[in-house]
Amino acid sequence: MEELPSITVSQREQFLVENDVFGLYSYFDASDIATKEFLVGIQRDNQMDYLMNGLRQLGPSFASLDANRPWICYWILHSIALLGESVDNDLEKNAIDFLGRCQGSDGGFGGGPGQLPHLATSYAAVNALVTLGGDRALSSINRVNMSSFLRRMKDSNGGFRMHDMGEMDVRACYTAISIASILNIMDDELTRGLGDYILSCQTYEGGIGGEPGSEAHGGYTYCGLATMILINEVDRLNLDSLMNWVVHRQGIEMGFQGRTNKLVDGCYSFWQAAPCVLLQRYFLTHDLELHGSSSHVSQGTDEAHTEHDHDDEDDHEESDEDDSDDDSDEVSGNVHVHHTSTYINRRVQPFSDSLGLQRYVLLCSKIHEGGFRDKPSKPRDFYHTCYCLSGLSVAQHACSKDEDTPPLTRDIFGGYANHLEPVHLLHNVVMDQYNEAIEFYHRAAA
Ligand SMILES: CC(C)=CCC/C(C)=C/CC/C(C)=C/COP(=O)(O)OP(=O)(O)O
Ligand SMILES: [Zn+2]
Repeated sequence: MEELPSITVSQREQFLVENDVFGLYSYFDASDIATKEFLVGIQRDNQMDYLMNGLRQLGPSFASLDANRPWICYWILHSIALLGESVDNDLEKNAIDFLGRCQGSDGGFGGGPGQLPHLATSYAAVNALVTLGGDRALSSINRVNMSSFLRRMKDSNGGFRMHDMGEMDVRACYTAISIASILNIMDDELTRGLGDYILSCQTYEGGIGGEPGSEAHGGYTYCGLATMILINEVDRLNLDSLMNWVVHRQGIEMGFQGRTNKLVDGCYSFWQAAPCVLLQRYFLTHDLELHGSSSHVSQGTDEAHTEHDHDDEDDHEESDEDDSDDDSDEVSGNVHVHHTSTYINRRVQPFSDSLGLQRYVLLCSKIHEGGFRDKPSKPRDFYHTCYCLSGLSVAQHACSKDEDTPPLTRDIFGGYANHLEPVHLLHNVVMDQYNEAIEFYHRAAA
């Protein structure tokens, strides 16, 4: 009898995931239009119920996240903001009061009241307060103390430690610099030697690892790239190999994996897609050629255009010449009028398959009852809900030259009813809240 080839544990896991994913895609493809509409819809009401319940009350199973409470606030509040919603006054006040109790008297935020200040929870608290917006939330951050906390976390080799005597890695560098940038407390002392440290974490594969010598990983690649852009040293990285590495992390499932030969996971829809779009926009603004392509900008015309519909989802190669002017959204029944003249020449060819990514998030990560998950066999959680929605927003806006250019209906899998707020790619807060914070902390420093 012929011997069956044996497969490794990793191959078996990959096979099972592909089976789940392609099972869902086949089911979708064979469904009638009403079922398809349901399957691709975000189900905003269910998402809001899931998120609001989490903000009000968490069960005992969340005890293990006791040192991550500002993260839970950020994951939920940011998800709500992405959906274009906000919380009522009572919840807002409770969240600000709670985060205030996490703020240490010497600066920074801990994982809960009385806990040691930590860069990751400081980043989460700052982003949560920026997302809430308004003077009360924004003024609750003690910028002077935060500035001295960041200085205490700075190491003489250029990097940052996560907390007093804690580990040094690219996450710590990113969270410190993201906070310093948004609060307008950046200076030479914080950036000294930092570019050298991040550079030492770019690996032979092209991606960035957590610390020198570690394997390239999507989470750290996002952190490292965003840090280098924020400190104006991005051109020191090998951007061609970084780009090459990150685009190849999108697999046949259409979602991204975090590192070579690992499984697809919905959260990398943000960690890997954001670098793709950041690099795409960097190459565009610096007029650089990549892999033989001379231009990534759409050369649209201002003529009357034909309507695009749901079928465009599979039409990735379609010319940009016929971008719709009056896109009607067949799935939702809503009509959204785009004014083509406002974004002539403002569309780009995304480096990754942005519609395929949205397809993975909506058909494989979304839970119809609310929440998002890593992959079909996993349960939902707030972390994956935040980063699947963030990734969905990034993918929806991937064809836009900048955050202010609205996507066309054909750029949004499921149509405009699924449209999410655009995020600032370097901080992952929604653009309106980012703009408000930048103005507020500009005035505060004056
Ligand atoms: C702003 C901030 C704090 C960013 C954090 C970035 C981030 C997500 C880092 C990932 C950390 C890591 C090594 C995960 C691997 O987990 P795994 O081995 O379970 O997953 P994998 O198989 O997908 O690699
Ligand atoms: Zn994940």
